Amino acid sequence: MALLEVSNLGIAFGGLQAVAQLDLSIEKGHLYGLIGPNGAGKTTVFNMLTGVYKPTEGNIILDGKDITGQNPELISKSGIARTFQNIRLFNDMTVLDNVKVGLHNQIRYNMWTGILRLPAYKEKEHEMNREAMKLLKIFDLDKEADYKASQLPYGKQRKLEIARALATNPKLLLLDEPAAGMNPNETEELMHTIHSVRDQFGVAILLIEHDMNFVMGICEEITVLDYGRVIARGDGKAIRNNPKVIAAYLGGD
Ligand SMILES: Nc1ncnc2c1ncn2[C@@H]1O[C@H](COP(=O)(O)OP(=O)(O)OP(=O)(O)O)[C@@H](O)[C@H]1O
Repeated sequence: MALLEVSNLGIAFGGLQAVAQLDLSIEKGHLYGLIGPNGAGKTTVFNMLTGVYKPTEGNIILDGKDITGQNPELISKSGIARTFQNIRLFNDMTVLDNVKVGLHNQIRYNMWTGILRLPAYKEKEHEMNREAMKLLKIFDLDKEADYKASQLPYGKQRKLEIARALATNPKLLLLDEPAAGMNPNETEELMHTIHSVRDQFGVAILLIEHDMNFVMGICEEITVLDYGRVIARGDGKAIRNNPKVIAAYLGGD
């Protein structure tokens, strides 16, 4: 069985069927793209996978467990993490602390250990600092660990968001337009980073992206949505030449 099995997933907002009959199968450690014209339903799919929206039909099975309609906290604990179209960092916190927020979901200690600052608490803090620094190094953010998140340039803020999502140790990472607003150098670098994240962590990645070179260059399988329905699926080459996809983009933009 695949890591994520989505079947017949759909949601309606009043009279608008935003997503319908979506099937999606995601294997461990693979890289997938979800594309489509504006308003096709891509972010709505992410919102259903992460529990922000409750689907009105269909099922989401993660690692053999039915997580359909569960709340975002439970789904995060089950192993799905995400980043957002508009960066959502704790701007006044340091780069290091932003990543530690993700790790806190992982590492637990008894309340009294924390209040009394017992040795076990200090040891956990050290462990978290080490783990967070390891993650920051992968994203080449270790030198900025003490900066406030808001002091980072845009491209680095995007990378920090990915680092924080990874800190929750997900099985599946959802990236909503990771290359948005990046210059070509930053985009190129991000492609390498995403590849190495997949290789080092063995995490499956599903990303939404409007930059076609990025999607075609990085994703092993791409699903194309239009008006909430799948109109094509395949590798970059098949998608690029698919007449339905070309028509959807020409009609939509
Ligand atoms: N909470 C909501 N209430 C009502 N309609 C919604 C809601 N969320 C999304 N929609 C509608 O669902 C459709 C799909 O929106 P969605 O944001 O998922 O598209 P998208 O493919 O991510 O678009 P974009 O590329 O512009 O981000 C749109 O028509 C949108 O207006």
